Amino acid sequence: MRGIPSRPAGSVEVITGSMFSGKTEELIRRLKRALLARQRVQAFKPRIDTRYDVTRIVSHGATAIEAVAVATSESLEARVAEDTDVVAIDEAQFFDAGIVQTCERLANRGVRVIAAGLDQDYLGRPFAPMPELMAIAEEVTKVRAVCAVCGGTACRSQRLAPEATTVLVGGTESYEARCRACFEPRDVPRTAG
Ligand SMILES: Nc1ncnc2c1ncn2[C@@H]1O[C@H](COP(=O)(O)OP(=O)(O)O)[C@@H](O)[C@H]1O
Ligand SMILES: Cc1cn([C@H]2C[C@H](O)[C@@H](COP(=O)(O)O)O2)c(=O)[nH]c1=O
Ligand SMILES: [Zn+2]
Repeated sequence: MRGIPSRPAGSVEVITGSMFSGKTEELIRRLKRALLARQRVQAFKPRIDTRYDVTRIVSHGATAIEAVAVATSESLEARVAEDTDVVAIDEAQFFDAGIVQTCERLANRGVRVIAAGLDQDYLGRPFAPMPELMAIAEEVTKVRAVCAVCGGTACRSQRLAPEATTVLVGGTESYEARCRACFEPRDVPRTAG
């Protein structure tokens, strides 16, 4: 028979939804509570996302927490200290596929992993590696924004910029939150007139 584990079990929590839905704010809220509980926390973000700050995770509402920018899941995992209790990952959709196994390994060794990221891209397609992360997570929280067109509950990210690449880092100049009915999945925005 197996004995009682000496360390609490780790877990994976995913916070997901469209842009502006409060994913980063929720991530920061959970981290602040962990810090209040005197847990050892490490926060990471992908190096690609330097929109607001290089060394902090910053929400659209300007709340922020210290973070390390890393280029790959391998580099993230290598930086997690032996005694870390909580690992936070923002913009998880920008990481390589290895982030899923990284989260698994960290959780298996007792770490509470909290990953926030987009569930869908600008065309409404699942944004890898988020579907796999959601599949292995103990807990998935979907958060919602306010539709910029009708004021309803938004679940999609409408791209306003003409670029047709999946990755296009940006904020309100390039995207707005929209509900299913107001969302228009298209690569090139309609011209006026
Ligand atoms: N359409 C919108 N719906 C909801 N919040 C919005 C919207 N546009 C701007 N915001 C702001 O964005 C904040 C959420 O930012 P953030 O946590 O960074 O979201 P996410 O990480 O999901 O993009 C809200 O508290 C609000 O201040
Ligand atoms: C829909 C979509 C978004 N992005 C980018 C735009 C932003 O830089 C991030 C999302 O940030 P947020 O904290 O969730 O607001 O992702 C992208 O590259 N491709 C897309 O299809
Ligand atoms: Zn709408």
